Amino acid sequence: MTVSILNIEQISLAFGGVKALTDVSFSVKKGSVFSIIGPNGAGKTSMLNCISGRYRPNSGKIIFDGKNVTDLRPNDRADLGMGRTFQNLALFGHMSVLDNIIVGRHHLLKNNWLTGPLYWVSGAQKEELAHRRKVEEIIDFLEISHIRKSIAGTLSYGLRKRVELARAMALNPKLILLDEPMAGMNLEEKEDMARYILDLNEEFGITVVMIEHDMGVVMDISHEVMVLDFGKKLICGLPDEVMADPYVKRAYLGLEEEEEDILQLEGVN
Ligand SMILES: Nc1ncnc2c1ncn2[C@@H]1O[C@H](COP(=O)(O)OP(=O)(O)OP(=O)(O)O)[C@@H](O)[C@H]1O
Repeated sequence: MTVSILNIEQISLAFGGVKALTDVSFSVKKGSVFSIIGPNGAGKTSMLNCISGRYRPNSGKIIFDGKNVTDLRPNDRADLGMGRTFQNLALFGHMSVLDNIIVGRHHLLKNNWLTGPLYWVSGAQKEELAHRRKVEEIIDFLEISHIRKSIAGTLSYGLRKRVELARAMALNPKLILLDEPMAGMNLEEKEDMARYILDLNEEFGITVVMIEHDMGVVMDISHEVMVLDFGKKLICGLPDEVMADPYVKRAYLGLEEEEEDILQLEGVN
């Protein structure tokens, strides 16, 4: 039996009169890559924000790893193993790549400015070493060793996105929420990012919930895909099933128009 790591139960969210989400339910299997697609304004980011705790839904429940997290703050959800990246980059531009990743581990540190001095003599050095090792593992995994000392704000967009992923991974998440991880990337950067997402899923066992507009990537790397439309769940299933849906074909692939064009051309000939 496959276990769900995330259960979304009848989530609704409105901003004033705008219904961003209406009665959306789905579940995400542990260890899977789950993508959310849909046109602009369909409610994808709102859904991700409800999951991460940034938005509080008007109704519905969010169960993460068996716990009801609906009323928990984002930090508490992070403590339970929920990591995320943002649609717009949210790195500290003036800090080095290494420091940006270390910030991601901050919530895992036992010693802080208050307990730090006392703790230092005993366990802190060991803890520090363990953290450094984990950070190095992530740096190696994402192949960003050559830029570890670079100031994040000076890097190319593709590399900054990769550093953001590194920071989210530093949290040791069970689940990672990725908001358009390939937006603004060229083909090569997209291919790299797709490989990293697959590898972090397969090698680290991290479950991925991702919003992405690039249908090629979505269909290539997702185990399941959900389509949102005007804040409602339209369809959720295996990539092939979703691809076969007439709405998806029309909205994303333009297949029917293409077929019509071919028919018209044949008519002309
Ligand atoms: N903070 C907010 N305040 C007011 N309205 C919002 C807010 N966030 C989202 N909305 C509205 O909720 C609806 C869903 O928006 P959302 O950003 O979730 O869609 P989306 O599918 O992520 O779109 P996109 O692909 O353009 O990012 C839209 O009508 C949007 O204008």
